[in-house]
Amino acid sequence: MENTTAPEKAFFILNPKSGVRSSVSVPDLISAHLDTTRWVPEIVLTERAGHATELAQRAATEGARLVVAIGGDGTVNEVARGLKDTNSALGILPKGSGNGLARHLGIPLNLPHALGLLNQPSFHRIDSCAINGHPFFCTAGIGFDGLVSSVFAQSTKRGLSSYIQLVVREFRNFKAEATTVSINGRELSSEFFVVAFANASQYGNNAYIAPMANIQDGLMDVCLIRHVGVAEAIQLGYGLMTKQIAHSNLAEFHTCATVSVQSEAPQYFHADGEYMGQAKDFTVQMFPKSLEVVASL
Ligand SMILES: Nc1ncnc2c1ncn2[C@@H]1O[C@H](COP(=O)(O)OP(=O)(O)OP(=O)(O)O)[C@@H](O)[C@H]1O
Repeated sequence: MENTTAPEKAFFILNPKSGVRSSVSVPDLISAHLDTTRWVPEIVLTERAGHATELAQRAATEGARLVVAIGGDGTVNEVARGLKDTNSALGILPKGSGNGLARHLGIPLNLPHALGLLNQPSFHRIDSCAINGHPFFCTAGIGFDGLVSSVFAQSTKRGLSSYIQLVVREFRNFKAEATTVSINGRELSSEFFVVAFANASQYGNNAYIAPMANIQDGLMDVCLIRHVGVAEAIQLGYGLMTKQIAHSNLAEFHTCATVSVQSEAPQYFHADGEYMGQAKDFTVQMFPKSLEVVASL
């Protein structure tokens, strides 16, 4: 169907370092598949970590209706940070290995199809969250998944198989810390293997940490996983990949708008899979409907 209104500005932010499909020329795909009667594209490449946030903020200030992140969840997070609480909508051309937010939002992983979604956009407002002030749009976590994010950040290898190898290796060395989670007026204490905060339902790669999570309900799903041995880890992996984690006795779920966590020792933590550092005290907050996206929800 041909567009009858004047074309609007669409700003594309491409992380040239992201993804395992580097042979694909995204600018060529945009030329071939973007409807230029709907969008006037401008493509900019990131030059360093953090640059995508600056570019997105500038595009929003200049009034771009659409700002498209081209990369993995790290790039999506950086662009989304710059668009939070603005009138510019986030689009995604998924090019990472996990693509958690893109998958949750029903954005095709096939890039021509993802461009097709932008040609006939459906706009939605979604929630976002922040852990110790670091915004996230998909998931954040403390404990084993924080450790994995820190080790993955130092690794040059990418892709699912490298990730699985790393998870297995680190599992053997992981030591859970005594932690108290204060949620909905209750205090829950344990040596948690993982405390995960889910705005969206999955980490990426269709690994569902909170299958019931609704990205528009103003609540985050908190998933608490207590002590895990080898047998439980295998069960947990199966539960993540089959959306069955909520039916196992390994995970406990709570929904809330804010949660705080105190740990006896510093713990690694991540936001959208990106390693954020270590801390003993955590506050996780929800910002309802704070980001507009093009999605198929
Ligand atoms: N020009 C650049 N040079 C180096 N790093 C960059 C550049 N642009 C962005 N980055 C950083 O690259 C990191 C990884 O990006 P991203 O997550 O999108 O890709 P990925 O790691 O390949 O994908 P996935 O997380 O799905 O495996 C981000 O943390 C971002 O800050």
